[in-house]
Amino acid sequence: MGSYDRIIFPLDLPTEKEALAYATLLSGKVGLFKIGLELFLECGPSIVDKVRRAGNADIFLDLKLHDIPVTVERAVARVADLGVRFLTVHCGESEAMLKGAVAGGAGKVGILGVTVLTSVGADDIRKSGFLPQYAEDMKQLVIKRAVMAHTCGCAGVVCSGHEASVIRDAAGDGFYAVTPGIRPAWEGMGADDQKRVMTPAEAIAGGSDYLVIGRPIRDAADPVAAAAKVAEEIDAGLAARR
Ligand SMILES: O=C(O)c1cc(=O)[nH]c(=O)n1[C@@H]1O[C@H](COP(=O)(O)O)[C@@H](O)[C@H]1O
Repeated sequence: MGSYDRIIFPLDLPTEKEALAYATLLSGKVGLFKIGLELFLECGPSIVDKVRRAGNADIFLDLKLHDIPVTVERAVARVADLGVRFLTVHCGESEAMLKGAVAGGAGKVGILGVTVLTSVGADDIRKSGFLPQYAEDMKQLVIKRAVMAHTCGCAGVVCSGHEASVIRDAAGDGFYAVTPGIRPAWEGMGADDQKRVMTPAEAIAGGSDYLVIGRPIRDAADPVAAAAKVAEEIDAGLAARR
């Protein structure tokens, strides 16, 4: 897999026109395009094929499902024939839900379990009823959820760069660690609403397989040049792994 292939660009945009313009611009410069709720709700499922054609790349559908097992299974079955490479489901509390998602996908879509959002920090965990040990060491919570996802047959998980190496140790190669919350040191944008952040080189060196990078590319003066710089950092991160 080349360094560009590891970049997932989220089309966090409000209209089909803008999304297809970015997909065309970044075609060949990133590995996958992510379609999230904003674009999916605006355009409907037909946007998947339009982005795939404009960007000439695989699609990651980020719907972050979380419901009772049968409801998730039936929803994923509606996605299975869209031809997307990955779909997100929250790991949540239930193995049965994750198993339902995998069953609904019928081997046609890789289910990624979202462990703990990169916008969540120790304070959020403390306030939301988890045992204090999970606020002190969020890795423990992320690992539990990653192991659940692995056991249930998910293709991988979404996690921050801080947890990728422990997930790699626990689940081994072939189970994807997909990492958002990426902020290159050179872009000078700050973390925005992200709390568990890393640079592209750090995340890849730590074992992330794919990086989800939105605003640092989307809002750059030259998005193509920003993607190229990220790819250079990915190469540096891969070299540091060896
Ligand atoms: O599932 C995701 O893609 C996701 C999970 C997560 O824990 N954190 C996270 O930021 N994301 C997504 O990754 C993208 C990050 O965008 P930027 O912060 O602009 O790079 C957004 O599309 C988020 O919805």
